[in-house]
This record gives sequence, structure tokens and C-alpha cells, in this order.
Amino acid sequence: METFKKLKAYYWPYKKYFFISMFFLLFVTGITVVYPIILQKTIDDVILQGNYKWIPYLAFGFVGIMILKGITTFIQQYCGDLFGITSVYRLRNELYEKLQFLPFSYYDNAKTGDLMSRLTADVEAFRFFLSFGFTELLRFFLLITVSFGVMFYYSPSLTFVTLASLPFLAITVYKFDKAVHPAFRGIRKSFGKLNTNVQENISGINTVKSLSREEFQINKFNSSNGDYKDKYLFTSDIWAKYFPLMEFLGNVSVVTLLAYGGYLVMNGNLQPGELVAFYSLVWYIIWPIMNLGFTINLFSQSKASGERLLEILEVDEKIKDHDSVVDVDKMKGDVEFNHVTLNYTEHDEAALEDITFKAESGKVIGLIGSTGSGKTSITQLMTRFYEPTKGEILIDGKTLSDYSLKSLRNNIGVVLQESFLFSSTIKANISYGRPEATMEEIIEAAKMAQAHDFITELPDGYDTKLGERGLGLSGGQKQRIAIARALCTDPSILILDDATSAVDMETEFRIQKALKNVMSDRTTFIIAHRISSLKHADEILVMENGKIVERGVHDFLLKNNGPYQRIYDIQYQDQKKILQTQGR
Ligand SMILES: Nc1ncnc2c1ncn2[C@@H]1O[C@H](COP(=O)(O)OP(=O)(O)OP(=O)(O)O)[C@@H](O)[C@H]1O
Repeated sequence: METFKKLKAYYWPYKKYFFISMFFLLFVTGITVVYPIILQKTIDDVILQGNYKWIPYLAFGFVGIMILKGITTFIQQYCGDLFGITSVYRLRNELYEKLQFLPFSYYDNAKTGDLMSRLTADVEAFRFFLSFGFTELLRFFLLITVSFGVMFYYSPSLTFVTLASLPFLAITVYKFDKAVHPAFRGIRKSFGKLNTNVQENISGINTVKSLSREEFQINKFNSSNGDYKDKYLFTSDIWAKYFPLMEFLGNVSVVTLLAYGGYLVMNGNLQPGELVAFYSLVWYIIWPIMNLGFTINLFSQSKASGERLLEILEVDEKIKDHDSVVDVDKMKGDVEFNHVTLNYTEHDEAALEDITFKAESGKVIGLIGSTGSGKTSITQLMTRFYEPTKGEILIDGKTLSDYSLKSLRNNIGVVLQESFLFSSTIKANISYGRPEATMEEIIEAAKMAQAHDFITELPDGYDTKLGERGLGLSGGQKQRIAIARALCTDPSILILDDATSAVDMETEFRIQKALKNVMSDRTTFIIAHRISSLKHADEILVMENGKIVERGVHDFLLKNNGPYQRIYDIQYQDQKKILQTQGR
């Protein structure tokens, strides 16, 4: 019940529907138990006594009760559904909201397909229990208590004899629950894996096809699909083993009832009508106990699903606003790193070590270095995607955590090498960070990013709809739209992380020229592998193994006999000559 307690905030606000449903359930159950009593009266007091004139009245009474039962059942079911549907509507929204604020470190290990199955199948399983499961559990207790009461009223001894086998039935049901719950958790997990498989395959279809790995992918899917099938079969196996046993134990009760009840009727200790009523009532007890398997099934599924939902809801949002954060509309853009060290996880080696630099507003800082040397990590810290392990980062003299995350990120425009474009129009993609931007502003941003010309050549211009992930555009075109998107927010700090790697040198030069005009009132970080991309920077930081190993302007670094000069030599001089001087 712990899972349900933890998720209470999502369904308890709608308790009104739950209680209305429960209230009508009392009626439905009450009416159900009245049937055998009427039957008993009809046999014992009307037929056996020869009072046949009562039969039409009883028949009409029956019809009336049936209509009443129909109406109460409708209200009970509708309100039960309303309870489930409205609760998970809120739950789904909150899960989605949570996904927006989960730290990057969570996404480092998360699998999209699995997350999607949690937001769909698991939420659905939870809803099913809210809508039907709760009601079924209550119906179970009500039917058993009321039926037991009526049976006890008719004949205590027959009641005990008939129900003697029920404790065994209860034990079997308990064992069934113990076995079936982990099995359902397995099914859910396997379904998540299956989804991940499909999602990864679709996202990486280019790689799959270009390396002719279709067979491999099919086999991988087959194996996940097989695992899903096996998990289901395993659960069916448990079900198939336990269900006949439950049915057998239920039937033992009926046989005992007929034997002992018949004996009592023969001896005149029980009325025939009472035996008939008993026969119906005993099923009102056996049937819910056997059906408990189904209810427990629902309960187990929804408990397993609820646990998976809680795994998302309970993730610690490590990076969030503290109480006294400030909102700054427009930052100046002075960035300062003071002895900053970053370890992504406790077990990882430092990705950045003792990084110190200052970047004043209006300046362009270039970051260069081998792959994995820590260039991107510097920008990830600036945007507070991750927190430094040691040291502090200041913008305009204030620690990053003093700013609200929203205002911090609104003031920083980031363009990545692999920019994600949404499947909407080019216009909507460019104005994504500032939906209120005017068409002139959108065009202005596109012009700076050297994207305007190719956009206007498209048949629908700015209204061209992009496919998923910007499909239909070249790598360089996508990058330019991403640059326009960042520029459209007019950020105080602009980070271009390998953002022009896919555009040709001439276009890159034109982008840089256009940016120069607007760079004066913002700080720009250019991460690049090509020296040509950052040689005009006011300061170039050369990174190696998480450390800044060299810094200065291009002309200085060229004569510094350090790693920068080596990169320059490799890029601009005859490689053979370098290899010769190294004696290789
Ligand atoms: N999310 C992460 N979790 C754990 N380790 C990470 C993560 N991101 C980066 N790293 C590690 O941190 C180190 C620095 O990576 P970073 O991405 O900053 O390098 P980079 O210089 O930008 O490389 P590239 O030029 O290839 O983009 C690498 O060793 C990398 O494996």
C-alpha cells in the first residue's frame, strides 16, 4: 500500500467521485443480496404455502429492483471511471512536467522508450485500478460480509460447514499474489525495453542502414520481443496453475453445502427455499474470492506501474531554484570561473580540473582541444546543466545559483553540433525560445545565421514544415537554423559548441562576420576543432585532459611552441613534414 500512499496526492483531490461511486456500490451490493432473499420468500412463503396470488406482485417487484440496480450500477461505474480518468490526467501532466525539470544527469542514463512506456502503459494500468480495482476490492468485502450475515441468519451450522474450505482458498489467493506481483513488474520492465528498442532503431535508422545492420536490429528486437512474450507466458503459467486450484476449492464449498444442506432439509431443519438462497449466497462469497485473482492481478499491475511512476516522480531535482534567487531580464554577460572542478559522478575522474578564466562582456572566447578534453563541460556548467564539484562560477559578479534557472538560461543561447529541430515550421523553430518574436526579428536572426537565403528559396519559405529532427534539411542548414534560434532570444552569452562544423568555411566566415556586428554587447564562446573558426577570438583557451594548458590570442599561441601551435601545424601545414620532424 506504500505505493498508493505515496501517489495519494494525485487521486485524493478527486475523492468526491470515489465516494459517490462507493455509496452507490453499497446500493448495488445490497440489491444483489436481496435477490436470494426474495427467492427464498417466493419458494418457502408463496409457492410452498400456496399463496399464488403474490406471484405477479413479486414479479413486478423484481422488475422494479432490476431497474433500480441498473440505474445505481450506471452511476457507480461512471463515477468510478471519472475518478480514475481525472486522477491520471493530473498524474500524466505532472509526470510530463517532472520530465522537463529532471536533471541532465538523469537523462544520461534514461532510455526514451522506457520513459514513454511509463508515461503511457504504466499510467493506464494505474488508472485501471483506480477506476475498477478499488471498487472491486470494496465489492469483495461488502458481498462477503453481507452474504455471510444472511447465511448466518438462516443457519449458522451450515454456514460454517460450507465455508470451512475458504481459508484454504484465501491462502491460495495470497500465494498467487506473491507470485504474480514480481511477474507483472517483469512484464512492465520488459515492455519498457521493447519500446526503447523500437525508439532507438527509428532514431538511428541512418546508422542501421548505412552499416547494413538491419538483420542485427531485427534479431535484437526479436530477442526483446521474445523476452516480453516469455514474461507474459510465465505470468500465464502462474495464473493457469493457481486458477484451477482456486476453482476446485470453491467447488468443494458448493459440494459440502449441497450434502449437508440437503441433509438438513431432509430432517426438516432447513426450508427448501433457504437452501436455494444459500446456494446463491455461497456463490456471492466464492465468486469474489476467486475473482480476487483478477482484482489482485489489477492491483499487482497497478502497484508495479505505480512504483515505476514513483521512480520518476521521486527523482531529486538536484539543480533547482533556492528561495532567494533573482530574476534578471538582461545580464551584462561577464563570466568568471574560479578554480572549477567537475566530476560527472562520484566514481568518474574529473572532467574539468581547476579551471580559472574571466570572459568580459563583448569578448569572444575560443575553446579548442582534443575530443573529451572538457570544452563542452565548461558550457554545461555555465548553463547549470551540471553543478561544479569544486570552485565557483560567476556571471556579472553573482554565483550562478543566485539567478533563477529560467533567467539564467534565457540569457544564454546555446547552439550544439547536433541541434535538435522540432517537427514544426522553420518560423516556429527559430522563435522557439521567444514565441513572441515578430516576423522581422525572426528574419533578422536568420540573416545573421546566414539562413535567410536558403529559407526563402524553399517553396513555403519560413512556413516550411520540417520533418522529425529537422529531416529534409542538410546538416549545415540545420545548424544555421539552430544558430538563428539562439540569436532570436538575443542572449547575453552565446555559446557555439561546434555549431558551424557542418557549414562550409565560406558560410562560417559570413556567419562570424554577421555575428561580429552583434557580438559587441554579448559574450561569445566558440568551441571548435578548426582553428579558422576561432582565430579571431579575444582569448583562446587550449584544453587537454580537463585542464587549460595554454591561453592567449592566436598570434601569441602560434609562437608559443605549445599544443595550439601543433594543432595549427597539423591543420595548415604539410602533415608529412610534421610526421618527419617527429621521427615517425
Ligand atoms: N554526461 C556525462 N557523464 C559522464 N561523463 C561525461 C559526460 N559528459 C562528458 N563526460 C566526460 O567528460 C569528459 C569531457 O567531455 P566533454 O564533452 O566536455 O569534452 P569535449 O572537449 O567537449 O569533447 P568533444 O570535442 O568531443 O565534444 C570526457 O571524458 C567525457 O567522457
